[in-house]
Amino acid sequence: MNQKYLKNLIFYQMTGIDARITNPDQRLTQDIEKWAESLSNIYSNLTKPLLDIYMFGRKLSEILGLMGPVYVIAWYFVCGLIIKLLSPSFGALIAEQQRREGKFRADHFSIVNNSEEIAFYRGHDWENNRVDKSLMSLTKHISSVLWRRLYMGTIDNFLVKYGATMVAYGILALPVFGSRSDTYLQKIGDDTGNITRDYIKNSSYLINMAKAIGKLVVSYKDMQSLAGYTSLISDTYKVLDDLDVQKYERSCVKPLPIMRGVFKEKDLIKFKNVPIVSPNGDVLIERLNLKLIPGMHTVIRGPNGCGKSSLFRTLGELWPLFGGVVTKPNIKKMSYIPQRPYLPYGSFRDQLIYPDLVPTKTDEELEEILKSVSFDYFIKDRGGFDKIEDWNDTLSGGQKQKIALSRILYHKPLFAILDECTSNVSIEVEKKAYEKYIEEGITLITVTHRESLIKYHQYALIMDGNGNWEFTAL
Ligand SMILES: Nc1ncnc2c1ncn2[C@@H]1O[C@H](COP(=O)(O)OP(=O)(O)OP(=O)(O)O)[C@@H](O)[C@H]1O
Repeated sequence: MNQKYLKNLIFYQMTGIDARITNPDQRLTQDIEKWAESLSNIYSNLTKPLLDIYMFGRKLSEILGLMGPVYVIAWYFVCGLIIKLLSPSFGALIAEQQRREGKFRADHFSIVNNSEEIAFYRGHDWENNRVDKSLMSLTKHISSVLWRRLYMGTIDNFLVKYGATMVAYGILALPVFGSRSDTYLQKIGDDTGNITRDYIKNSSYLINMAKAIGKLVVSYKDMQSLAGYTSLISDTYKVLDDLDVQKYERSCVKPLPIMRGVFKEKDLIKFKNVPIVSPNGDVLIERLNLKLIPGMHTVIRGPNGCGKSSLFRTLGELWPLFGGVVTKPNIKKMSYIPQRPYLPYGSFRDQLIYPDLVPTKTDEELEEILKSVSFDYFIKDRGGFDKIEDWNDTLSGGQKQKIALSRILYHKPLFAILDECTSNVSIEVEKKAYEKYIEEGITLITVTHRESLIKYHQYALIMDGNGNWEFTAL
């Protein structure tokens, strides 16, 4: 399942485009663990009782005839039917419990992720209220499940223990009072000692067999738990398979158009009659026509929400392509730097070479790269390239952006898409980085509101926020 989730862009599309699963982390960790635990419980709760039923049933039938074990099994069959009729659907209840646990966990996860912002806003009361609501909803559900388990437990015990005892006494009396009593009494010679010995033997077999059948009957709870976890896992599998063939589900105001777009590979970027459509079905641009060959440094401008980043989401195949033809270089020849760069847990070197696993440049070369964004001093200050830290938590916004700017010089792509990624660095650093990019032959596509960046570009794509766009030379 991990492999399916991390295949291509499915991990992004699962929450970014599709809306069926909101907590994939819980589905891929806790739910699978519980499913496996539940499955192993079923195995141990089924195999031993089945063996016991067979063994003790055989022994019992030697003295009581076949009808002895058949009566016991028939009684438990009736019990099973009654329990099935009365029992609530524990499978669905378990699945719902998992969903609520996922929501509770996600709320805590969001506090960990945004603790600094929440602390500055003094948002603890608000967060407390939100977490409390999820906790209340979870505990309410769990207590209702426990109540149902309690009353079902009482019914189970009544039927499986007391009812079974009464049936058992009837069965134990069969040799002496049953239809074949004459044959039995003749065989053992009417000796009360023998009758008592058989009675004790039979009651011991019967108790063991009854226990085994009882365990089997009440294991319906385990079955239902397993069914609940299985339904969660199979839902997740279905969504993963759908996403793999680009089948998305989301409640949209307007129906999504059919995906008819085509991607082609070439060392340029070209949009031919391409609509830019959000996953909600909002058409941000009806038809975009644009051709950028290497060397055409282009700035993209427009009001907030006009679709600047969405253009790159479509170009990067994160969002579905609903029409037209997009021509672009191989993904390895393109780099995208967002406003808030991603810094994975790892060494300082890992931050610079991400997503490469092994560096293709020496530490000296990496230091040279850092010089281009005035960040080389940092390596000595913070313990060298091998220092492992949670850089996301310990670096300032500007320092994170300097790492992202350095990454471009490490990867040296044909096209670099810079999405407001210099907003926290000084104009001097921005100048050094941009001049170096141009010197290295990297074609820049920049989204910015900063006037200071315009001079590095020769073309502009301007969007007005109403679906209109214009591509001009500067
Ligand atoms: N995952 C998403 N699902 C649905 N709609 C989205 C999603 N992401 C963005 N949008 C919508 O698409 C529109 C364009 O968003 P986009 O991020 O491209 O704006 P932008 O031009 O980059 O804005 P800004 O300058 O503020 O960064 C917005 O109306 C936004 O609400």
